[in-house]
Amino acid sequence: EDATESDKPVTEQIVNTLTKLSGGPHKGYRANHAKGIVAQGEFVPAKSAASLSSAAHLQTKASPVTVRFSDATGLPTIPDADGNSFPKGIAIRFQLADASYTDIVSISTNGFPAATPEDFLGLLNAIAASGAGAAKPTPIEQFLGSHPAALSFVQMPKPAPVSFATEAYYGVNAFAFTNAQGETQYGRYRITPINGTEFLSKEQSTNAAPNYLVDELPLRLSKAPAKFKISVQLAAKDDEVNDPTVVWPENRKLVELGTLTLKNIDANGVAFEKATMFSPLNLVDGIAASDDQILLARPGAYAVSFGRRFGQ
Ligand code: HEM
Repeated sequence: EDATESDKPVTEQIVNTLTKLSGGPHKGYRANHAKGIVAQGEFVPAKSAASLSSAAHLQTKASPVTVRFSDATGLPTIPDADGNSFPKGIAIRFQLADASYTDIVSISTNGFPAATPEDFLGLLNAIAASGAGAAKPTPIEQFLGSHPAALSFVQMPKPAPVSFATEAYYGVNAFAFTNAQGETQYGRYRITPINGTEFLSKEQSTNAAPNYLVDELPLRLSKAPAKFKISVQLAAKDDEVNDPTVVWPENRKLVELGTLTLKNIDANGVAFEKATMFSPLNLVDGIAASDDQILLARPGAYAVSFGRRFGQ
């Protein structure tokens, strides 16, 4: 690490620490969520969707979708049941009629460990400084002791799903949804399997094969489509919309946006995922970013990772 590391943009420092934590660089792979699998299908909007947003894919027509499921960390060979492979990720790209697209990029935890990119970097650097031989209390013990949101994220149960298709995913960052009448409401995405979530027992996850999730999805889709409901959890009047560490109460209203149906694995998925940068800020009219600093920092970090994987 050179002396000027701390002068670099915080997003680039995060990518560098993610790379270091995964023993990288792993050429051609993402700096985070490196291991993944790509499927294809369609999204059919629900009647209730247009009441929330005028976005093109939320009106009446179905949209083709490409979905990438992933394990956390920059390690492309991480075992699918490894504790560090959580949260799982889902990145959804909706193809729109005018050849443009919009993305949803979500994780399997309802909440994030940091409210700012600086705090997220602090967490990652504390982990990196807490390897074997670190003096007690270690930097990560100290960080968690002074950052309750990071501690509760670390302590959140993260059971191993039976399938990427039996996991529930959360948008975590809020967006502003505006309908045709010009009414705006803040909300957070939820992507939930229509047949319910399903997790391995502790014993099953201990014995799970390293690639059990990426091996399971093709088998599952060869038998039947996998369906998810996409909805938005609406913020109540005083809910914090710009802080992804603040989980909203479960009694908040959910608006159903529609049904995501995955039909097959993308035969060109390996080339596609390398050449594609999903971004939570690939938006369309009717959906806008909140002022959440984590949300606003994400595309910058993703672009650094994408540039190293593909462009350079
Ligand atoms: C400041 C906060 C964050 C940073 C710096 C960050 C960093 C990264 C980076 C560098 C990548 C690789 C992107 C690429 O190479 O294409 C990535 C991927 C990803 N991130 Fe984040 N992330 C952050 C927050 C989040 C949050 C809040 C979520 C979900 C709510 C999330 C979900 C994902 C997912 C699902 C992927 C994989 C996307 C794909 O399949 O292409 N990240 N992240």
